[in-house]
Amino acid sequence: MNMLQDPVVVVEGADIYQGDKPVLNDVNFKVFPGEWVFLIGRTGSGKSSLLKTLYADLWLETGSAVVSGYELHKIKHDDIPFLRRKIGIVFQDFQLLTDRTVEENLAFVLKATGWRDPFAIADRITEVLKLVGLGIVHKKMPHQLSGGEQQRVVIARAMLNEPKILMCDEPTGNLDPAVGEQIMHVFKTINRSGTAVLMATHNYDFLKNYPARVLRCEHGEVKDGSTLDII
Ligand SMILES: Nc1ncnc2c1ncn2[C@@H]1O[C@H](COP(=O)(O)OP(=O)(O)OP(=O)(O)O)[C@@H](O)[C@H]1O
Repeated sequence: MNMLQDPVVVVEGADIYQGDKPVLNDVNFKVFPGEWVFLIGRTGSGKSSLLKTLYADLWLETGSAVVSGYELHKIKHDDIPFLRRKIGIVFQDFQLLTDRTVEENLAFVLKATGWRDPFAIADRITEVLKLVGLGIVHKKMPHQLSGGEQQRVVIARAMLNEPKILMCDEPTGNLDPAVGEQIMHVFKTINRSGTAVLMATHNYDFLKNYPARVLRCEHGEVKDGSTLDII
């Protein structure tokens, strides 16, 4: 973590809503470059709603939040794709385009974010697949890959544009524990190279095995602490 650099996320006095329903009140926290932060709390406590607000899938109407330099309380609809290029998002369900190869899935994102040179596109795809520990899977269709391999492709996709932060919502929720552990190692490698990680999880083994800062959603509030307070 580098606290000398500007934070990647700053949330101040934010109220998080789902429609008219208040979910979290007066949320305040920062995430610094290279930091690892778990987001925990019971089902329905607001973890996904908070993450959705941070990647501008839910509007922020009260308070302020700045993510990768974008002011979410003021963001214009047209700027949302640019914000999303600066953050990598990984969900529980793999969300690959099922009718396209791995390579096409990744090239789709690069082309949509302004990459034109086919050689640069091919090189970047090989680089991110290597980063997540996958070899030559370029021509495979998602259904030809295991769940763990598909999630690695999703992480590779999230890393294509070198985001400063990965936001992950239960990224191992659909995987068996051993595979989930391998995926956790992929995130750890990425984190060690300087990308911040904000990960919502129910997995107490991760909290036990990977001591870190913890944001806990509880009773409509977000409390800042550490895994040591919990286990
Ligand atoms: N699309 C939606 N429309 C209306 N209310 C919603 C919507 N999604 C979630 N909620 C409500 O918002 C509250 C917070 O839900 P949220 O999904 O953020 O919790 P969570 O902590 O991520 O839960 P889980 O661990 O089950 O994923 C809950 O009361 C939920 O019912």
